[in-house]
Amino acid sequence: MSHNVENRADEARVPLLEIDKVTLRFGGVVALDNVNFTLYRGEILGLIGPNGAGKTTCFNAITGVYKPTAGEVRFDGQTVTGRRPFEINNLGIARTFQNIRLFPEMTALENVIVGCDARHKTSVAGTLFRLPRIKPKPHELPVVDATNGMVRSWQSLRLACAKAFGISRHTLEERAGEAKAMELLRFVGIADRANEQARNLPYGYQRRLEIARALATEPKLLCLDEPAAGFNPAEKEELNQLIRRIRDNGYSVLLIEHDMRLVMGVTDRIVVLEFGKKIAEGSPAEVRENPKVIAAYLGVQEDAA
Ligand SMILES: Nc1ncnc2c1ncn2[C@@H]1O[C@H](COP(=O)(O)OP(=O)(O)OP(=O)(O)O)[C@@H](O)[C@H]1O
Repeated sequence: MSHNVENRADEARVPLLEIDKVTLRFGGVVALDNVNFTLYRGEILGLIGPNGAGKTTCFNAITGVYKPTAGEVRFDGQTVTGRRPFEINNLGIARTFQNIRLFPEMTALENVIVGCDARHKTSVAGTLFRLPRIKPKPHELPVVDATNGMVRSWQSLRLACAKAFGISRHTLEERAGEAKAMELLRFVGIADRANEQARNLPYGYQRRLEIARALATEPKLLCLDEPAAGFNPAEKEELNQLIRRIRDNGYSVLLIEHDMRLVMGVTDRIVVLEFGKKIAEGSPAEVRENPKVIAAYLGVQEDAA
């Protein structure tokens, strides 16, 4: 029994993201100053600090938006410093933004399908010519379910063609992408408005849609930048549950969030930045009691911190 517990503790300590002596300067501003921390696989790690502490800059250094002036970012054992954002996304890091960035004219489902498309393997030529064709598995065959005679005949013809000539890999990927996107909308709790344009969705739905789209790229690490901004207490509680479910489904999470109640309630560990420097790291209870952290937030209301 104790052996198992030890094993689990060891597993929990496999590094996934390593921020190694990272410094990032903007002219005279040192946004990150020799910052070190590690996120372990399966962990929900909070990144907090007063306004301007360097949290978003840290996300940008991790996701390839900015290249650190010095130091290294490693992900899953590989150096990612200097790689471009899409390469880093391909390695398994996805993010959401402080200011929601959806495709407003597309439906919720289409926004997530875009994320799924990033994982498609078909080449442009393959897409245009619908080649190569693959013998479909029984569950991939077109359904014949119409009662209208004309439509039923058309469905039967499609089924016969799929059986005789196969289905293009592109079509199969499209269908799988749509099914996966729908599943993700269900997972974040907004499937009831899958076919509405993103810009018409309520704010809370848009925030959750961003999370679904990020998950569609099949990341190992999900970076959430202030996901609870503008949420009421009930929505924050739902978000807390969602972040836990995301972790329970095998993802690791890096969370920037100003709402202390949410951060303290959902994270396993917290890293605290102030003026670009790491001033504390530990469990929520440790961080809450840390005099440096208390001083950093002194005089600043929790919600506005
Ligand atoms: N592109 C940039 N050019 C110049 N300075 C920048 C740039 N981006 C960030 N900074 C500066 O770097 C510092 C850290 O900013 P950053 O946005 O990372 O802080 P933050 O902790 O995310 O703050 P907030 O909680 O307000 O979002 C600030 O002094 C900011 O003005």
